[in-house]
Amino acid sequence: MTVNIGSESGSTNWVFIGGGNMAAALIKGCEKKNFVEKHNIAVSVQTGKSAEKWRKQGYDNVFTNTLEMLETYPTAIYIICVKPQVFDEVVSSWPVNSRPKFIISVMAGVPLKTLSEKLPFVSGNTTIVRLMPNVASSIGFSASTMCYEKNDKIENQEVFVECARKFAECVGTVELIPERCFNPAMAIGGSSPAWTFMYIESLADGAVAQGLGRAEAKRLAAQAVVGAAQMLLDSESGFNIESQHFGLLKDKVCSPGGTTIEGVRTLEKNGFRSAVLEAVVATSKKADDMAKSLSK
Ligand SMILES: NC(=O)C1=CN([C@@H]2O[C@H](COP(=O)(O)OP(=O)(O)OC[C@H]3O[C@@H](n4cnc5c(N)ncnc54)[C@H](OP(=O)(O)O)[C@@H]3O)[C@@H](O)[C@H]2O)C=CC1
Ligand SMILES: O=C(O)[C@@H]1CCC=N1
Repeated sequence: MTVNIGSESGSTNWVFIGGGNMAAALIKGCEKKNFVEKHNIAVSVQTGKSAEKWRKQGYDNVFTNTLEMLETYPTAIYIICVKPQVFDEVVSSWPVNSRPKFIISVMAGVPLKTLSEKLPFVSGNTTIVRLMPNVASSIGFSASTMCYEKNDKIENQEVFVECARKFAECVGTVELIPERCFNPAMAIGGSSPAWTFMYIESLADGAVAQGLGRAEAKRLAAQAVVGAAQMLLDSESGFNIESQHFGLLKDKVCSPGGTTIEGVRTLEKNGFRSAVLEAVVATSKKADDMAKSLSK
């Protein structure tokens, strides 16, 4: 069995419930790689204003009524892209006779168990994949994670999981992980871009405080972060991410008695590492709490 994905099929088959930041980033990234075309996509949003925005960008299959969209595309791949707080509303918009084969949820803090329990119309023959992409999906640089519950009783489950993986790879990298690790992975893969933007902004502010022009400071700061991350990922740098410690590269930058080590000293004094580590823990715990309150 094959799943007709994206532009391979002439029909609309990627149905996004929620058309905000994350849906827009995923769709943009997939279109960039010719994985889907506009006519393969349907989107539902809450407000007429958002619907108009999508239509102006050339999407015809735009709905402000999720029930109507799901009834129009009963056999599509559904991607749930609403806020977790809105999930119950989406559940109430699900057609009673719907028997989807494949659902992808990008919602933070909504476990697989809750998804299958809250979607009562979904049959035991539905593959549900949790995917946690990030905003860089729009340019093909997401660091995504995905998980699902293996169930041999579900027909062609491996085909749908492979389809989810291809979708995720289209917008960046993807790690298949057990669900018990999903929330800490979400903190890094999904949330950390926000903190990285803050870090880059702070770098630029520091240089501006010392007299560098804002535009140069912003470009330099962003490029310095890209270069550093690339050195960790690209073994051409001589660094092996599997076996070596990040401190090796840090030490190469810190000349004895030099300038950088003064910055390291200041960061350590101000709790830099601890602040980042605690941000990851707090974010992961927040997702744990959301999962608990949703299951009540
Ligand atoms: N933002 C990010 O970087 C990431 C987000 N996520 C996850 O993605 C999900 C969406 O987040 P994000 O895109 O940022 O949120 P947004 O607020 O940008 O988008 C939410 C969308 O849902 C729509 N909506 C609200 N109610 C309904 C409804 N009943 N039926 C259909 N659509 C509805 C909204 O419509 P309208 O536009 O009309 O208001 C909006 O388009 C969240 O669950 C989040 O955890 C995951 C990874 C990263
Ligand atoms: O802030 C959030 O809840 C979502 C999940 C990951 C990134 N944004």
